[in-house]
Amino acid sequence: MVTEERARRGTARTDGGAIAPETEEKELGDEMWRRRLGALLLRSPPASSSTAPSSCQHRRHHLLLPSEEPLALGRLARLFTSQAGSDGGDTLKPFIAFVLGGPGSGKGTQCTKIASDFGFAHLSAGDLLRHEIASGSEKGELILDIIKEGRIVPSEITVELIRKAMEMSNAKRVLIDGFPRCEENRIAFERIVGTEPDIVVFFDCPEDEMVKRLLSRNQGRVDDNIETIKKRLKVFENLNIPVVDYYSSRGKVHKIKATGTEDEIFDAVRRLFSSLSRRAYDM
Ligand SMILES: Nc1ncnc2c1ncn2[C@@H]1O[C@H](COP(=O)(O)OP(=O)(O)OP(=O)(O)O)[C@@H](O)[C@H]1O
Ligand SMILES: Nc1ccn([C@@H]2O[C@H](COP(=O)(O)O)[C@@H](O)[C@H]2O)c(=O)n1
Ligand SMILES: [Mg+2]
Repeated sequence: MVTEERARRGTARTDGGAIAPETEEKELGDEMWRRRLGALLLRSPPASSSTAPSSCQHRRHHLLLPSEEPLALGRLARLFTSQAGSDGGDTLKPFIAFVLGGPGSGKGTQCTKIASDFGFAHLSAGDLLRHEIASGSEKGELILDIIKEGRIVPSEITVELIRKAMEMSNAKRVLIDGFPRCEENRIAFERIVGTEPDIVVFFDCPEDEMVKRLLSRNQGRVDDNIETIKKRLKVFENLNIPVVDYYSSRGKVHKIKATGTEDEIFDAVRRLFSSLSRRAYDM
């Protein structure tokens, strides 16, 4: 998949191929988004991912797209403007889990397993940004420059990509991987999407382990080099940890020790997702 490969590498598309320029995309609207996201993210989960060895090279992003029918506009509007109470009064709001952790802590690896075993859509903010780069849009050029520097993309851009992906997935349970990265991200999500996460999963991993993993990830990402990694770690400490603290103070954070094998970590993840309230699974 040429587009997927470019998205992973964070390189801009130059061949004017299957993905239309941004202006045309706007005209094509929701249907184009459904197809773009489907191509990028819709993958069948592996038959038994909890035991299969997990490799980033073969990671599959599992986005639940239940039908090819265009979504009714009224339903979309209600889905993202209504707040569900803890009594589950509004069954339309998806159950949202933000998945946080430092660079290389294993967010993507574990999200793939959760998506497969617990029926969550997996939306990775980083992957959505890399896909925008691969589309060749003007916005993509800006995003590429920022990612190379390990800085944070303006929240309006990222939240809009996430909002559209959520709409198109129409999923009842959503993992939002690598978001929010800073307070501005968090506030923009609440304002634009109009809701808060139900839970926040935080993968706690020592820096030296994260650096080791990133330097051997070998996916050709433009930010997997020691200079950018150092910057990303600083951004994580200075901007992302305050978001974790904010959600901790609201009792939403579930901290998971992110050392050990992928399967050992997933044992703890599995316990958490098995214990979620019925609201997560009854929708
Ligand atoms: N428990 C683990 N032990 C060793 N390597 C791991 C473990 N979990 C994941 N990895 C590997 O570490 C690398 C980083 O993992 P992953 O991409 O899931 O992290 P991430 O948190 O999504 O990183 P980023 O924020 O950069 O996207 C990958 O190559 C992955 O295969
Ligand atoms: N909310 C976000 C998420 C990501 N970015 C940028 O993308 C880079 C890669 O993200 P990963 O989650 O795939 O590691 C990250 O370093 C940021 O530059 C962002 O700006 N905002
Ligand atoms: Mg990741």
